[in-house]
Amino acid sequence: MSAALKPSPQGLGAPAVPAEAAPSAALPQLALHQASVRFGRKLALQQVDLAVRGGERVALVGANGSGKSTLLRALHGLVPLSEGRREVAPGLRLAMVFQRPFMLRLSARANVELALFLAGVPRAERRDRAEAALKRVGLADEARRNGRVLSGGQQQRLALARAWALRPQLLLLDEPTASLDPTAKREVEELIEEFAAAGITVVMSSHNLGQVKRLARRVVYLEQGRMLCDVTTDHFFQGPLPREAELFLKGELPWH
Ligand SMILES: Nc1ncnc2c1ncn2[C@@H]1O[C@H](COP(=O)(O)OP(=O)(O)OP(=O)(O)O)[C@@H](O)[C@H]1O
Repeated sequence: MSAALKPSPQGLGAPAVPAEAAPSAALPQLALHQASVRFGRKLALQQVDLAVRGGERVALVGANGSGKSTLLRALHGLVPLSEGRREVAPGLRLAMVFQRPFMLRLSARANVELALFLAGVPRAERRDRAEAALKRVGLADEARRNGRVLSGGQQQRLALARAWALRPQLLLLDEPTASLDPTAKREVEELIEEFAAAGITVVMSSHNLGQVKRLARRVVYLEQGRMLCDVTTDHFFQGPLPREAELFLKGELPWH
C-alpha cells in the first residue's frame, strides 16, 4: 500500500531514522513503515522502517540474499508489500538503475528516448534530453551505437543516462558497479558522486565497502530481510554495531 507523504503525527512524524543519521528535519521523500515483502514462503523483507530525506546518500549493505534488492524494489513500489505501507512525497520523480540494466536492441540514444517516452516526456523534448544525458555520462560519441553491444561499463553509464534523463529527485541504484573493471567502476562512482553533489538523493546497494565509504553518508545494514542498523557511515565503520553487523564487517575486511 502506498500513500502521499503528509506531515502527520502518526505516520512520518515518528522518526524512522535514528537522530544521528538524520541530516535534517525535512519531511522524507520516501518512506517504508513496518514493510514486509513475501515471495511464497520466503519473507525477503521483515518489518522495515526506513525514511529517506532529500539529499541523503544511503547505502544498503548486507550479505547475498539479505534483502537489499528487495528493499530497493519496495522503495520504488515495484513489489507489493505483504505488510506495512509505503509513503511517497507528492510528485516525487524517482528513477532506478538495476543490477543488470536491460538494454533494447536499439541505439544508445533510442534507449534513453524510450525511457523518456514511457515517462510521458513530449516528443519534441526527447532527443535533446537524451543527447544531453548521453553527454553527461560521457557517451555522446556512442549515441548511435547499439546499446547491447556497448561494454559493461558503458552499458552501466547508459543506464545512468537513462535514469538521469528523467531528472529524478531520488535515484535508486542496485549494485551499480557490480562486475565492472576498476576503471569503469571509478567512472560510474564519479557519476554517482556528481549526481549526489547536484542534490539528487541516492539510495544504493553495494557489496563494495570502500565504495560505501566513499559515496554514502548513511548505512543501512540488512540481515535476512531485517534492518539491523541504520547509522552514519562513520559510525558504521568505527562501531559499535550489533554483533551480526560486526561479524559481517570482519568477514569483509579485505576491502581495507
Ligand atoms: N522474485 C523472487 N522470487 C522468490 N524469491 C525471491 C525473489 N526475489 C528475491 N527473492 C529472495 O528474497 C531474498 C532476498 O533477495 P534479494 O535479491 O533482495 O537479496 P540481496 O541482498 O539483494 O542479494 P544479492 O546481494 O545477492 O543481490 C533471497 O532469499 C532471494 O532468493
